[in-house]
Amino acid sequence: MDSIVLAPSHAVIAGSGLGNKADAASIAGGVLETMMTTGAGKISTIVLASIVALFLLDQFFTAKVDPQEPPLLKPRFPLIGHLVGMMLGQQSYFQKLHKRNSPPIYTLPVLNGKIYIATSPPLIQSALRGKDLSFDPFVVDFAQKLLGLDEATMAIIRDESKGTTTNADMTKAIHGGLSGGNLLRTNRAVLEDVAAQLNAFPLGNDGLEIPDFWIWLRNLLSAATTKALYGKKANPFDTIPTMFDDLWQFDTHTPTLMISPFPWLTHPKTLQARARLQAAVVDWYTAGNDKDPDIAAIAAYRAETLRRHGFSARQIGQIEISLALVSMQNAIPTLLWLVLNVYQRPGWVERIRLEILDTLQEAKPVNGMRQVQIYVSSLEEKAPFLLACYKEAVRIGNAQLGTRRVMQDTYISDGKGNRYLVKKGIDMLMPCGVMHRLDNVWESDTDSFNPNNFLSPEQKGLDPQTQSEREKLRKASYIPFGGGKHYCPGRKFAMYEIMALMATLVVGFHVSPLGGGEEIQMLEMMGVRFGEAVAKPKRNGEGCPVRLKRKEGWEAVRWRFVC
Ligand code: HEM
Repeated sequence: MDSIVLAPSHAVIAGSGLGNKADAASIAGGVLETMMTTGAGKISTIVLASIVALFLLDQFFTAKVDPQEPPLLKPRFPLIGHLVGMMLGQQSYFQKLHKRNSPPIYTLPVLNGKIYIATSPPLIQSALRGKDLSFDPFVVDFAQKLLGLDEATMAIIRDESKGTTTNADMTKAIHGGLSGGNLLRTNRAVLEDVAAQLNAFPLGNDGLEIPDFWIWLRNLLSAATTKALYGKKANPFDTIPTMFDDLWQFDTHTPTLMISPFPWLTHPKTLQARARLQAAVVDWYTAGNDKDPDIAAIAAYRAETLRRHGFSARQIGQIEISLALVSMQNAIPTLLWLVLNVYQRPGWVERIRLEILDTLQEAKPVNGMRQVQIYVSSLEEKAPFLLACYKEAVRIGNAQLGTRRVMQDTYISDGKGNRYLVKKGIDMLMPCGVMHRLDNVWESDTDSFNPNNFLSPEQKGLDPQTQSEREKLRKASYIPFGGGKHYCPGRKFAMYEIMALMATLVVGFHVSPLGGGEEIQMLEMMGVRFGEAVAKPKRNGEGCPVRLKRKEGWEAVRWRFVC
C-alpha cells in the first residue's frame, strides 16, 4: 500500500512503485559518461553522480498513478523535491505549487509513496462529505506522540472489539457538549469571567499600560476559558502560576514534537511543560472534579466517555490536556488578528462602535455603577461589519491543512462531470492556505485584510444576482473549520466569545499605542506549520505595547453579557 501520512505533522512512508528501469539506467549512464570525460573535478563529479542517482531512484521508486487518479505532479528536483519543499515551506509549499498552475487536484509523489492534494472548492466539499475518507486514523496516530501516552492507554484507544471506539464516542461527546443549550451555557461562563476581568479594570484616567498586547489578550481569554471548562471550584489552571505559559509553550512546539525522533533531546522544556500540565489535570480528574455540575458539558461528556471506555483518572488527565489546548490554540490568535487589524483603521473601530451601540441595553445599576448588557447571540445579525471583520480575521489567519485518509477506493467529483479515483490508504490534504487566497474568489490582494470579502452584495451596493456565483464559490472555499463529521464543534463558541470581547473593547475602552501615535503596532504572522491551524505572531508577539483605558462616558460601567 502506498501511504504518506503528513498531517497534522509527520510522514510515514510505506510501499513502492516501480518506473521504467531500463530507460532510466541508460539515460543516467550517458550523463555520467559525459561528465567523466569532460574532466569535471572530483567534487562536481560526486554532486552530479548524486543527482544522477536521485534521477535513477526517481524513475525506480516514484509511485505509480492510475489514469483515473488525480494527475501526478512531479517535483522539480527528483524524488525528494516535494519532501524538502514541504519540510522547508510547511503549509506555504502548497501555495507555491498552486502558483505554478497545479491542477485542481493532483497526486504528489513523495519518496516512494504519494498523497493527494485538492485545491478546488467542489472537490474539497466532496471529499469532506465522503464517508470513505476519514480523519480518525490521524487522531490515533498522533495521540501517542503528542501526549506521550503509554501502550496501555493506546491499547484502549485502538480497541475496536466493543463495536465502537473511544474516538467515535468522543466525537459524539464533543459535538453534544458544544451544541444547543450546552454551547450557550459554556459561552456564558467564559463571558462572565471576561466581564469580571474587564469590570475590575482601573477607573482612573491613565488606564493600564500593557507592555505586550498579545500576552494580555491571551491571558485574559485563557483564564476565562479554563474557568468555564473546569468550573469555579477547582480550576487546575489556578494551581500552578506557570500553567498558561506551559500551555502555550506546549502549543508552540506541538508540530515539531510530533516529528522529532528524540523529543527528550530536542524539546526538553516542552516535555517539562507538558508534564506539569498533565500532573495538574490528572490531579483534577483523580479528585473526581469532572462530576461537578458546574463544569462545562464538553469536559463532563468527554470524561464520562473516557471513564466508560475504562481509562483511569491518570489516563484521562493525560489525554485531556488536549481539551484545554483545542479550546484556545486557534480562537485566541484569531482574536489577536481581529483586534490588530481593526485597530489599524480608526474608521472601522467607529463603524463597529456604532453597530454595537444599537444593541446595548442598560440594566439595573450595581453598587452605584451603570450596568450595560451586550446581547451576544444578536451580534451576528445586528453587527454585520463586526461579523465580516471576524470572518476575515479567520480567513487571513487560518491555513489549516484539512486531512483525510481514504479508507476504501472511491471517487470524488466536482459536480461538473469530472471525477477522480482516490485509493485506499492514501492521504488527501486540503490546504486552507490555498483556498483562502484564491484570486478568482476573494477581493484582490488576497493577503490583505478586507472585510468586503464577507459583506453581502447588498451591503456592498452590488447586484446580488450578478454576484451569486462568486458568493457560492466563497462559501465553498472558506474551510477554516474543516467539514463533514469533524466540522469544528467550537466554531460558534469561538465566534461568540471573540465578537463579544471585541464589541466591549470598541465601545467601552480606548486602545492606543504606548509610545504615542494613533494606530497600534501591527504584528507579523508566523507561517502556519503542519499540525497548526491559525498563525501565531512572530517573536511571541513582542512589540505591541498599548495603553488601555476606559472610554470617556463609559468609566463607571459594569459589563454583562447575555447569551
Ligand atoms: C477560530 C477558532 C477555531 C478554529 C479555526 C478551529 C479549527 C478547527 C479545525 C480545522 C478542526 C478540524 C476539522 C476537520 O478536520 O474537519 C477543528 C476540530 C475541532 N475543534 Fe476547532 N477550531 C477553533 C475553535 C475551537 C474551539 C473554541 C473549540 C472548543 C471549545 C474547538 C474544538 C474542536 C474540537 C473538539 C475538534 C475535533 C472535532 C472532531 O474530531 O469531531 N475548536 N477545529
